[in-house]
Amino acid sequence: MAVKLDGKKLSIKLTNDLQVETKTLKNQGIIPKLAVILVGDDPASRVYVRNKHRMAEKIGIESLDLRLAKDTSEAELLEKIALLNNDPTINGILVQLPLPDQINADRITKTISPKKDVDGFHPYNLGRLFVNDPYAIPCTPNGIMYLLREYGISVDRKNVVIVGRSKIVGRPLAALMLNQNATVTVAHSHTKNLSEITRQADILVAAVGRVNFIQAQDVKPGAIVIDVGINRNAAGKLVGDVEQTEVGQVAGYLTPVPGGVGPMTIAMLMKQTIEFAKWSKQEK
Ligand SMILES: Nc1nc(=O)c2c([nH]1)NC[C@@H]1CN(c3ccc(C(=O)N[C@@H](CCC(=O)O)C(=O)O)cc3)C=[N+]21
Repeated sequence: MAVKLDGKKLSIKLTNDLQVETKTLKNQGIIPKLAVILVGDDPASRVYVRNKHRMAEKIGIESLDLRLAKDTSEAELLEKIALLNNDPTINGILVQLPLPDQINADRITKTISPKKDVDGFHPYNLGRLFVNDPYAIPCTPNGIMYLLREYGISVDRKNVVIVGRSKIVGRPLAALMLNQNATVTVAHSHTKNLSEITRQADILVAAVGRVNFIQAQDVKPGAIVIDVGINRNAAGKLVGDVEQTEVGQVAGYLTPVPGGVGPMTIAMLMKQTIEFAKWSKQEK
């Protein structure tokens, strides 16, 4: 049976540490503040945004809850972001994805100041990560690295296979792994003989968004398997990209869904907001 990589448990520990840190900062007159913008009323997004506000409150981060109608124009959203960029009390800005069709997400991402880009999605921040001089790091990849480190798993000299090449998970995770001396393969929908490749992985990361995409025959015995998927199955249950039951028999370590990568993502978001608050003071 695979050892569970318990993101839920680790995120609680981290959250407690962050809570202590915000108390110290408060004594120095620093109160970290995060602005979260939700456009529209997608039910899943509302749940995620609510969780972010709850976690912020628990830690002692102020959060600004900005809700915009689903027919908001791109110009209106850009204007909102400009105001937040120029507001010195705001340390972090997050625009919840996905956005409605009339809004170009790349243009929004590029408008958020890189110094307030808590998601780490701005091309400036992705570029700095790519050249191994990171500023803000995308939360999901950062959470995965944190989880591995905390379980004493080094990626140095490991064969890492990442399935998925998204801007927010696959690509930045590949950079983080490479920066720590892993040998990285990024596989995707055009990859030939995918199962042959995934079976070479010492560390296998599934970030494709498809239920049961990785099965036991795709996994080397003893491998470390990271399930980044957040899908609903036919019964409406939250499931990842990995067929957990059988893979759990083959793998050495496995992240559950829920309770694996998801809670680490939120914890990293909070950590980044606090760092931004500290950095903004240091520059003054
Ligand atoms: N600008 C932006 N930044 C994001 O970071 C971002 C986003 N947009 N859009 C949507 C995705 C998704 N995402 C999740 C974060 C935590 C959980 C999480 O905590 N999941 C829990 C379970 C939650 C549940 O039960 O639904 C878990 O896996 O245990 C899930 C999904 C952040 N995203």
